[in-house]
Amino acid sequence: MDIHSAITEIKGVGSKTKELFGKMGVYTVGDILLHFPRNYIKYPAAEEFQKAELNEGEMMAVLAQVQRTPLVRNSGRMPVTLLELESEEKRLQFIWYRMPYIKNTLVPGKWYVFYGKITQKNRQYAMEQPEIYELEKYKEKEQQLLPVYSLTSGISNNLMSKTIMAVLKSEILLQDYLPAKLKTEYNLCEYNYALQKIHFPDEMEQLIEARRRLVFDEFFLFIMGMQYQKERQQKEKNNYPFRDDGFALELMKQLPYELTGAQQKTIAQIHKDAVSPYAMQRLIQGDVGSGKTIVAFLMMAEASHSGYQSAIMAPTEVLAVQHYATYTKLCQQFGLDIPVILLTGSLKAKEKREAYARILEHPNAMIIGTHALIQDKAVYSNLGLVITDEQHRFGVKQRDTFSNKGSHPHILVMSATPIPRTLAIILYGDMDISVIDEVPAHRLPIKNCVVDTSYRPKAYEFILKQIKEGHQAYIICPLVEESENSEGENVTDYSKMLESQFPADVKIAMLHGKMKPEQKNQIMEAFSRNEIQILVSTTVIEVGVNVPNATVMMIENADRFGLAQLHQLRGRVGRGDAQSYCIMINGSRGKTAKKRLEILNRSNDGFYIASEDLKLRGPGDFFGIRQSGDLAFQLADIYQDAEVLEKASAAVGEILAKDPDLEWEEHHVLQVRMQHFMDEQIKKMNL
Ligand SMILES: Nc1ncnc2c1ncn2[C@@H]1O[C@H](COP(=O)(O)OP(=O)(O)OP(=O)(O)O)[C@@H](O)[C@H]1O
Repeated sequence: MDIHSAITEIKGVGSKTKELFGKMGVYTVGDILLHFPRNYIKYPAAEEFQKAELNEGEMMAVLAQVQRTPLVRNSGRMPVTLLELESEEKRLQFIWYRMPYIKNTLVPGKWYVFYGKITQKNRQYAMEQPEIYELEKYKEKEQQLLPVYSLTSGISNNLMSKTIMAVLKSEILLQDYLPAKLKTEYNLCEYNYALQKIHFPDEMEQLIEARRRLVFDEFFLFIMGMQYQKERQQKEKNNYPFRDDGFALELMKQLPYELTGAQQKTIAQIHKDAVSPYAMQRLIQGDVGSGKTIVAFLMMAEASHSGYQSAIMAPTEVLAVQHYATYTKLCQQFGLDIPVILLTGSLKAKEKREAYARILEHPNAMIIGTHALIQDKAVYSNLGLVITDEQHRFGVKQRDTFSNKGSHPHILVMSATPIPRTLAIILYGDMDISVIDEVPAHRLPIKNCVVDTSYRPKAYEFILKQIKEGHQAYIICPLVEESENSEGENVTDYSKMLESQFPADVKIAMLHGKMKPEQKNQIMEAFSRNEIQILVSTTVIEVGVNVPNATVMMIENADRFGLAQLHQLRGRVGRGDAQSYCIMINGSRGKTAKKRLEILNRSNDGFYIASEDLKLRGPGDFFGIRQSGDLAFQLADIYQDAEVLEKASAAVGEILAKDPDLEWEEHHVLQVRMQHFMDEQIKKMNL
């Protein structure tokens, strides 16, 4: 028997059990070894029945002397075995279904330990299907950590444990694929030892040690796989080489402002990718307002200049329309004769047909849209560059669908979610990463304050003053309309209420997700032309909206939003030259809410806020779909095990730096194991 053997080779596993294991994805001996417990229980110390206090719902081990032979009754066709214990003040009944042989197992006069859950049956304490032990045997178990597995109907925890125990006892040794030196350096136990102890630890320390090794392995293999694959993926031929004649540099000179050093560096990196022999796969991380749009525009202009189509997919209609307006204006400013095409879901049928036709017709067009860009009807000609905006809102699969619209086009992913580097490697390890970590120099940092609701009149006064100076304001409420289930301000009532607070010439409008796209766009356009001075909105404006003339962001019920989200909202102001302000209204009296908002109050730095948010909420919430869907680690948790993650990442770096193709003799097993791991990951992603 080895790890590839069918599960039926294990003693006691017949064809019926094999089928049941199959339901859990367990087919081979190796599979069952890697079916790790989901929890552990400790068998409690046995308590003598006379002295024991019985608590409903508790798992107990009751030590008692059996007085008489148990009774077997027939309930319908089912034999039910009953045994009763009695003391002066309590009674306990043991019940076994379909196990009439118990009657002969229990010898009157002997002591036994009965282990199970205390329940109430007919107003009397009972224990159903308790396990039975002789006292000495139970003593061996007492206080031991026992594995609890995920199961399927027909496979008991006991059967699962026994089967795994049988494999571990047969001593098939799995080859440890980590080089010995690395294990010493990172203080990791042996692989076989870890497998033994993750299933059957004698004590807590062993479990921790085993888990640490296996978590390390999960991270290590994942990162190594990503990096290894990346090396190969980059070798995908560049089918759309950009012209290398300094076109973007020329355009840059004509901009009314100078690009920041970080923007220039990023543009240079993208350009270098696009003229290299290989197709680009790059992630651009930039904090809110760091100027990602102009970078995207310049690269799309370069694509057109080189004779290719490019497309950018925005997460919302509002944003797509805004990009379309920006791009059209920029093309005019630069005197570029490039077709700019908008394709969104809300276009009328005729407009859509026209857009499809124009996309086919113009092999150098810039195409801007939403999810509509990846639908079957959108057929491109010569698509050389694909940009997805705000990656965390799209799944990896959509990105793939998009890039399959061309023949290995260059891929750029824009993200405004600043994340720590180790996490970026995990989430985007298959891409190169550029970071725009600088905001335009002349910009004044946003002034923040966290206040309670009594501050509102002052806030309105302040907003009016700003409006008189020619500026505009956003007010964010968490709800669209009054709701029975949820407390908090709503945009509908709030905007009505505001009208009584401001002079009639201050135009107030509302914006929320339940409005028709067309209506939303009209309001956003009016706001960007300063025909509306106060926009009362839900978080629909959170992503990417750019109206540099707005200088006040007031957030009602700020305590109800995540830090990363608040940072995004605040990023809607401070985008121009004027001083901007963020007023966070804390509707909660709780200490935690105050602590969280204080983080934003003292910092405008997205990276800092993101890492604090991560600490408070965990990465599951933070990354949304990407985290929950694609990276199914069995044991590892990227937040809890952040320290191991960092070590694993360092270890991968160390090995690949010396042996990038894993060709060394000592890395052979590792290479095989990693390949296997990646195949499994791909299978999981395609499920
Ligand atoms: N180097 C620069 N100097 C001055 N202004 C700039 C510079 N780069 C961009 N801007 C301006 O800054 C504003 C914000 O830029 P942009 O919309 O590209 O931000 P972003 O990175 O997409 O941010 P967000 O993620 O918040 O949408 C825009 O009005 C843009 O014209």
